[in-house]
Amino acid sequence: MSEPFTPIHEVGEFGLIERLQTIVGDLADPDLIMGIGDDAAVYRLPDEETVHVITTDALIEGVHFDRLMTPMEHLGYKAIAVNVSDVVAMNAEPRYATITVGIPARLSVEMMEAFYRGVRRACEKYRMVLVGGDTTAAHMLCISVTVVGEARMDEVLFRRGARPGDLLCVSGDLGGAYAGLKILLEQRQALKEKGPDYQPDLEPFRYVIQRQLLPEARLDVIRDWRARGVRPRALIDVSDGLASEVHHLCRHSDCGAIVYASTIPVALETREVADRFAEDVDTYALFGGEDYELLFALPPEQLELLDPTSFSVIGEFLPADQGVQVQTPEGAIIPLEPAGYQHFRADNGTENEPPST
Ligand SMILES: Nc1ncnc2c1ncn2[C@@H]1O[C@H](COP(=O)(O)OP(=O)(O)OP(=O)(O)O)[C@@H](O)[C@H]1O
Ligand SMILES: Cc1ncc(C[n+]2csc(CCOP(=O)(O)O)c2C)c(N)n1
Ligand SMILES: [Mg+2]
Repeated sequence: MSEPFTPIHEVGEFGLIERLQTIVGDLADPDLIMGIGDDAAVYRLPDEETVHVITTDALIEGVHFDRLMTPMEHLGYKAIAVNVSDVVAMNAEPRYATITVGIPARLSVEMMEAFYRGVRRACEKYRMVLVGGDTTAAHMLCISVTVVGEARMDEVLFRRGARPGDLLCVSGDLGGAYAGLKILLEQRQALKEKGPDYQPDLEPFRYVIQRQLLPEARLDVIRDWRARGVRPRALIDVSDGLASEVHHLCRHSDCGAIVYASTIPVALETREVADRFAEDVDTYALFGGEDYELLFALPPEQLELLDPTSFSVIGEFLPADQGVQVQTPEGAIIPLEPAGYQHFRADNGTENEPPST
């Protein structure tokens, strides 16, 4: 009998993680509060009042970025920011980072120095320290960052905890990073077709390109909550796309939810890109990913504590039997697919087009 061979696209990223988790998931530790399953793991310190959170996230050439379109300094900044975002998604402050780089031969010392200038800028911005890493040769540029953060035991927030009646809220605006990616891919194609003398005018797309290449972790948002005494009941960051993250919150909280598509905050610049490609901007906002905004469950009585310009109410949590729904701008209520960016696809395509609403 030959060994079973299940292609990874058959189970997908989350299915694979579940299969692997069953092999190691029963390794127990009395100080562990959250293991595999949230934006970061959480463990108790001996003082019993403080917890540490720890998270790791990779950026791989050809999967997370295109070297042609990505300045090295931006890449260094993004590698730190996306990890800080997972720490922030536990309502914790980032403290220390390590970084592993797998470097192909065609990169120079100067390119890696530029990358590290970006790393440094992000560490300064988020007030954290780079304390180590590892360096190896690789066939493609591979970056993996680990960040340790800190929170008070009674302040840490999880994907679980939302209750029916809580408001579904999001910081900032959505769909911009996907719009930026669309423009960058379009310009890469134009460069290929028209040759190296082609001079693209990217000025009108500055905002969306920045959303893609230089995302910020919303540390400012959780600090503002602390200053105002706001305490959401559940929290996640938007890395794979709004729809996918709403499903995570609902599954972990044993809730359903409804998202009102017309209330999802979208920047004018993002709308203009969707128009340029004759595509539906709600699709960008629901399924685009990489916006690194915070999605949270807010008890309605806390609404008045927040600055109304700093977030949007985009839906409501419901009892679990209602499932996860979206009300389209035309008013129809339909199931919201948990679609978002998919790492493993049967067709092995490099483009990851979201479904249409
Ligand atoms: N190969 C793996 N082995 C063990 N745990 C894993 C592995 N891959 C992911 N996980 C864990 O699974 C959970 C979900 O991971 P996922 O990457 O979806 O979350 P995330 O870090 O918030 O997302 P993103 O990578 O988009 O930032 C996390 O707790 C993560 O640590
Ligand atoms: C060249 C190129 N192709 C595709 C994308 C889009 N993309 C890659 S990973 C990801 C989700 C988050 O990943 P993870 O869950 O691993 O953190 C998204 C939306 C990109 N940015 N660049
Ligand atoms: Mg996350």
